[in-house]
Amino acid sequence: MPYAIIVLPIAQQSCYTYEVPVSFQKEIQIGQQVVVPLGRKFYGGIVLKLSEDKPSYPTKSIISIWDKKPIVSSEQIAFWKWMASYYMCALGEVMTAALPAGFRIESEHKVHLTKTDYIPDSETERLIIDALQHGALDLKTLDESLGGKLEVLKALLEKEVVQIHTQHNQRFKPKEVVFLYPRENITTEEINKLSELQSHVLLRLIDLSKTEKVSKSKFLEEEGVTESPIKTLIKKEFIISQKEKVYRHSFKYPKETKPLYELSEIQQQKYGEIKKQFETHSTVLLHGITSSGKTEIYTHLIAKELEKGRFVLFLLPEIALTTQLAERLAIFFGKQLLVYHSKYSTNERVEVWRKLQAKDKPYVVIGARSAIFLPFHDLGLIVVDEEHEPSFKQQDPAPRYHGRDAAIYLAYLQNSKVLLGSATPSLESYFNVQLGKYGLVELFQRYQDILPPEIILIDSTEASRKKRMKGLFTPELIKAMNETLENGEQVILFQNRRGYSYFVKCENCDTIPHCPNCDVSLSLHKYANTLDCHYCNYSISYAKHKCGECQGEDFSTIGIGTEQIEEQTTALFPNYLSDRIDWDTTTGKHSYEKILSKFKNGETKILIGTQMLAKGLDFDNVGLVAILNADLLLHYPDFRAYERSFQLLLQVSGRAGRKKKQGKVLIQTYKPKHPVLKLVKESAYTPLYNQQIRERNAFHYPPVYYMMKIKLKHKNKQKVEEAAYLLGEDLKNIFGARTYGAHTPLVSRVKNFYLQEIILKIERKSSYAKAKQLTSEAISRVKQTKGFSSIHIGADVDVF
Ligand SMILES: Nc1ncnc2c1ncn2[C@@H]1O[C@H](COP(=O)(O)OP(=O)(O)OP(=O)(O)O)[C@@H](O)[C@H]1O
Ligand SMILES: [Zn+2]
Repeated sequence: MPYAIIVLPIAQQSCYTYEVPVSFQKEIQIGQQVVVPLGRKFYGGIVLKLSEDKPSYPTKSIISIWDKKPIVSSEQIAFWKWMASYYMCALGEVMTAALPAGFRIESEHKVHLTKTDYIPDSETERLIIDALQHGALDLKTLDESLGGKLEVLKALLEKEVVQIHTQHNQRFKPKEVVFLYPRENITTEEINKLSELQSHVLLRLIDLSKTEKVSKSKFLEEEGVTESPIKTLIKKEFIISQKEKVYRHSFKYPKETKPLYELSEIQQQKYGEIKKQFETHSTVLLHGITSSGKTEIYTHLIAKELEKGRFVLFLLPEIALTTQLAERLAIFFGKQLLVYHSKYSTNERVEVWRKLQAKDKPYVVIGARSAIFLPFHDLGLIVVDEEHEPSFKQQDPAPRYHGRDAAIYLAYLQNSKVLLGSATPSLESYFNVQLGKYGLVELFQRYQDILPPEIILIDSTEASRKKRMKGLFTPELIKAMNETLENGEQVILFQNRRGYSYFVKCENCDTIPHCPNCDVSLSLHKYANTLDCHYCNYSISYAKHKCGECQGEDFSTIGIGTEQIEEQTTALFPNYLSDRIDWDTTTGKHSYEKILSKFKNGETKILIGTQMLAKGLDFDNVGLVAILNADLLLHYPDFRAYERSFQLLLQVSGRAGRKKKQGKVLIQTYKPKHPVLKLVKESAYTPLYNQQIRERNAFHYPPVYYMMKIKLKHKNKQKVEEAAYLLGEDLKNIFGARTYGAHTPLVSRVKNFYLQEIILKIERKSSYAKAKQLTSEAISRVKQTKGFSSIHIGADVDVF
């Protein structure tokens, strides 16, 4: 097979054919990473296919085979291909998302001086040669210091005064540790001849080595030993020192493991039902109310698979959640548990990847959505916890995949089962249950029969009219908080807006400061004293800000965000420590964990936060949960707003009263008669489902219809509007009234790109694949139209 089809990590055309030189023909395999030239660059690509057929166009050769063993299996390649086709993106984009960056190969071009007796022709030549006298230089650095005068370098290359050597490096760097081993068969006589210090050190090492591998640095530190006795002992051949490659793990494993909790009777029964459902369905939905013990049921299913020698993948919607769960599960599974997500260093991610490839023992991997790309083989079970969470869907860049849905396809390829779990299932999953595609198991009882929290709706209208509100707090809420806190219990306050206010307004002329790059107003962050854009990184000082229209310096704040709630809380409850968890307080690597553990151990009494609070967090002592303004959720302009509000409100409520006794939930609203709030109060999932499905059916929305969005963006407003119009008309010719738009989205400009979108709603009975293919062809036609090739056009399949 003298030709190889190779995928490269680039977004445009991503598959290319290369010639395989004779010297590589025996070695080359599908799934290997190889280095190939493209244009003036080099890339690490993955071999997809080997072939005898000579292409009709001239081909270049593979430069080297980077990894002796394939790094990607043929099953993974099949999965990548499915993803590219289902989510309408390039295979190269899937490759970029799938492979940890540590595998990436980067090339470095070094300029060497080869002729030392050359007399420079010009000042620039002299400068270059002088610089190279001290050793080779990176081409990029040289280029920059020359200020783009590369033609001089070219001339030197032609005169063979200099040469360029290209070197390829992989980002992954193995971690190496020096271990100390005592030589075997050391006699007492020998030890007696050593100095006191030496014999002490040696005996200590012999002792420690009985139970563990002893790393030199740890030994020095923990035993308070200096280098010198060790050096001598090595020289005298009592100690062998050896450098070894080790795995890094920043996750702290517990010292010992414990047996699983025994399931309660009802949990045991549901466990049995899940197994039974798996006999006839590959995907089962566990609809279990908050704190019913879903996690404990998962652990039993996981343990069973590991016993059988099969792997398990446990997916969570958010990176922040993985640590809490990993700590919980590591108690049972110890080092059989691995954690994988994009906040891990690229080195660590490569190591998890390699551990799975080693196939030495089965693992359970806990991860955020990108964990579906790991090299699994013999996967027995995938658990998708909090399956309703929108953050399972990747928004940007492509592939815009849904972690849950992709996991279901992965399970199909791996012949494994999928368990979806939620207290508030997505309409999508419940719809699939109704269609008979998924099995269903219901668990409507909290562990230890603790009653689900009592939900009380508080009408803020009255208090507001009578001016009895303190900030966002009604008198009822203040009273309930005092009672709870005096009782020694904790409080959670939920407000789905971060920052201090939604925006600020000039007192003088009512002008609202906007982001210069995006079509949104700036939010005030009082702690940092800045006005920030939540769409790009734009941030300006608030103290110095003057109104762009009238130069006024006084601003009033509109709307209340979590920062301001924190300020109000401290003023109202000065004796109780409060903390805040939102996007702004959790940017540091471990800040999320710190805030949570301070709340878990009772140091903090009041926790204020955004929807970050809503996800599967398990606290023991929360007596009260309050939603400060439910209307904010209900009025969100999205067809899923009611479904999302219902889910979010019940999930946040679910943090109350998990362990000791029934908890309490107060929902503040100006519309206490809102039908969704009534359903939340009764935890009435099925009526919500039925009502929503009727609406989705009437207005052709998912899950009753398929829906995708075509997004266009360009720096030139007129150009993107013209292209969107053209594409919209083309799609209308194909899909008729199923096409909506082109139109300008609510936020019409982000990071200086003007946006346009077109929506397609397709009946379930027609072929989604065919619709996508026709759409792709229409997109290509627009891209090929004169002047439109630079417009970014991307598809968002199954908009979420
Ligand atoms: N069989 C059991 N033995 C001991 N503890 C249990 C058992 N079942 C549940 N628990 C405990 O009860 C609490 C709630 O259970 P868990 O977190 O599994 O609920 P959940 O259904 O996953 O809730 P959520 O949907 O809110 O995430 C946890 O602290 C859990 O350890
Ligand atoms: Zn911006």
